[in-house]
Amino acid sequence: MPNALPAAYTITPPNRPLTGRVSPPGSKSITNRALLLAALAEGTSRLTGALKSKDTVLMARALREMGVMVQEPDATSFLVTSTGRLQAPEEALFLGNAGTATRFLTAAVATIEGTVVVDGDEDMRLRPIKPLVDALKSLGIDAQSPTGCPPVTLRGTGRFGSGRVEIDASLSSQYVSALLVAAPFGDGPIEVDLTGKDIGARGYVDLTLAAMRAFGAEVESRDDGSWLVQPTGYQATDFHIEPDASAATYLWGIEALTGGKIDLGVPADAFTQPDAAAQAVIATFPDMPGVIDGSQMQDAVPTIAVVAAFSNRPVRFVGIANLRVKETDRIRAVANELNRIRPGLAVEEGDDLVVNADPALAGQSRPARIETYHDHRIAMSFALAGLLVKDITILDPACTGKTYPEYWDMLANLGVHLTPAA
Ligand SMILES: O=C(O)C1=C[C@@H](OP(=O)(O)O)[C@@H](O)[C@H](O)C1
Ligand SMILES: C=C(OP(=O)(O)O)C(=O)O
Repeated sequence: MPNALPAAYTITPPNRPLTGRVSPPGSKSITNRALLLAALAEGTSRLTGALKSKDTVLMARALREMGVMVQEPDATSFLVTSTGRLQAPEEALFLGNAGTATRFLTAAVATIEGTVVVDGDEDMRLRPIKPLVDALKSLGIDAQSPTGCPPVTLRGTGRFGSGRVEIDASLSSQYVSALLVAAPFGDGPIEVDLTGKDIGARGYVDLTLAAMRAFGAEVESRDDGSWLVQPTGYQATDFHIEPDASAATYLWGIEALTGGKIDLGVPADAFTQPDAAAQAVIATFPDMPGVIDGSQMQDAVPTIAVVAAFSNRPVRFVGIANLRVKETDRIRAVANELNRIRPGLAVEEGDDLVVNADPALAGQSRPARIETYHDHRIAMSFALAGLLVKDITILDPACTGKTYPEYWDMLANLGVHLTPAA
């Protein structure tokens, strides 16, 4: 992990195509699935290609607090040894603003006999979890979240229930993934059904199914919104984690905006994560489509929106309502910060975001101190604007540590000059 970062970085546009080789870090989504699945499997699992960042460190720490041995033989591996059951931790689990860790553990700790409190930081305490808590209750589990957001208190009997459970996943697909991961601990088969067909990025549920099967689960997709999970528990295994597709979006953005070429060591079509779909969209720059549906590549929307600010025509982002319940309200944050660069550059229309592209911005000086709202993706995507516009300052650059601690080193290694600022 890098040393302490300054309060802000001012970016000097490189005025040339950026080229080089950059290996994105391991996938956050897959690392946090694999860590938990390994903790729920009896024996030792070796996870390679893993991400070591704030979100995965928080997951690993929580698992250790529940009696799992998590060793770190090198910078990208975890060795996880478990009895296959989690033990009640002595204190509340603190999961920062890691949505994956918070949602996945809320269901997983329901398999413990004893009381567990799942909590996060002030931002996580604003992110809804009620649909998941309601689903757990319907399985007979004593789960309480007075605010509908963390903290959640679970008083488990060691049994996870069985039968059919309905879940409303319109705010987050993570609720479905959380139920599916815990379901092999059912007293019998568990059927997870969506209450509507509405779900954010379905591709994340597919990631969950693939990881569960790798750890020996038997899970069948029945139609668009129904899954049947057998009560098999999990088996330890060795598991390789692919690079992070959301991290890759910044590299694709750098290529598009500077006309450069970055070798990621992996082609876009080799990723199994939903955000890989952003590559084809970013590659249309500077003639981007007038309407972009962000519903199946949500974490890539801030990246694409910043790229779109330099495109030849306005771009409307649709299908992004649940960006309002991410690390921050990303629709508002992206609009605010684009408007800080040039008033009128973006507008919120209901839950759509319209980016009024202005290719003439490239090369201008537009002194702007970009607020990042504790949100790694706002910091990383607005750094791209600083590659073309002079005098862009990104506040709290350390917030990229949530998923990409080496982000600023990566930019510096590509030759981008970053000046520490107050
Ligand atoms: O399952 C996952 O790994 C994730 C699902 C998505 O969240 P939602 O399902 O809450 O939209 C995504 O935004 C998040 O970064 C990771
Ligand atoms: C939404 C995100 O994270 P999470 O929900 O896992 O906190 C993200 O990484 O963009």
